[in-house]
Amino acid sequence: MKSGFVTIIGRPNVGKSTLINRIVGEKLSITSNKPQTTRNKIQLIHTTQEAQIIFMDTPGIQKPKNKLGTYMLGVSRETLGEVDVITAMVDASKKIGSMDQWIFKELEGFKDKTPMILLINKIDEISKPDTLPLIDQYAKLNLFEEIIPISAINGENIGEYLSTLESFLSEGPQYFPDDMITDQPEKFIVAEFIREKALENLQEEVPHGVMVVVESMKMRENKNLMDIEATIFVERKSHKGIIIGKSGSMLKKIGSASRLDLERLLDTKINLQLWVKVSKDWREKENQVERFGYQ
Ligand SMILES: Nc1nc2c(ncn2[C@@H]2O[C@H](COP(=O)(O)OP(=O)(O)OP(=O)(O)O)[C@@H](O)[C@H]2O)c(=O)[nH]1
Repeated sequence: MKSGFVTIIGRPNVGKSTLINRIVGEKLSITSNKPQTTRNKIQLIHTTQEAQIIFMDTPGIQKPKNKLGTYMLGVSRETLGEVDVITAMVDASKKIGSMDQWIFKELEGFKDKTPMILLINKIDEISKPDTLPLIDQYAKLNLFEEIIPISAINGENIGEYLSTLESFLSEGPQYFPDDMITDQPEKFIVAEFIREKALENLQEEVPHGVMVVVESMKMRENKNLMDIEATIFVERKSHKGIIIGKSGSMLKKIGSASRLDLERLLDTKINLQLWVKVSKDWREKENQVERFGYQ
């Protein structure tokens, strides 16, 4: 059997989570149309008869703006140094941007050390004849062993991507059992689901300072019912009001949307209790960053 670690990097919104979801066939990584929703080193495990591919998340390759940003960049660089294959992703419908340039510069350091694949995503948004010139353009960078145009949303060429990945992996142990698709603790995944619902419902009102911590998950004895308690942390007092909404309407909305998703994920009825707390400027505080589990 072949096995190895892989990471996918690309600017926010390029489609990394969509691809991971597509590969795993299950909604574990979260997607949203707002940038920077991926902050943890989530592992997704893809096992076939021939290979086991473990996907590591790079939380934020970008110029850091605060302590959390610096921390995330550190984690990402560390991940890049650990993996067997690096996958970079760009958006076919967008020009090469400064973020892409920044990523390519980061990747220069791994040239001739780690094989690199470039995925040109969202080819469903451009016309067929435009694909080849695009590939040529990226080939000129001289960074990538393979360049594959894909559509993460409709699955185009994802099989080809997986077999290319496999071809770069060496014989190795099967690290995880066949049916295991993530090593993240359940609580973390549940928290990510709730955060996704919060971001979906809040529009632009509350920027990215929303964090969810799951305090407890308990199955009731002899009943197909689980009690989950979670706290939504926000950075400002005013944000707390927005999340709670008029007579609690927003919190209710977030709660019931989360509950439905979680019931499907955990295959049980759920009683979800949500609290909202202000943790001022948590992104700026190193100890808070640790407390929220970024390590
Ligand atoms: N048309 C099209 N849209 C796509 C494709 N893949 C992803 N998208 C959309 O692009 C947006 C961003 O996708 P995500 O998968 O959340 O992007 P991401 O790179 O994980 O973003 P972050 O988590 O913010 O880093 C979503 O609205 C997706 O539906 C694709 O192949 N075609």
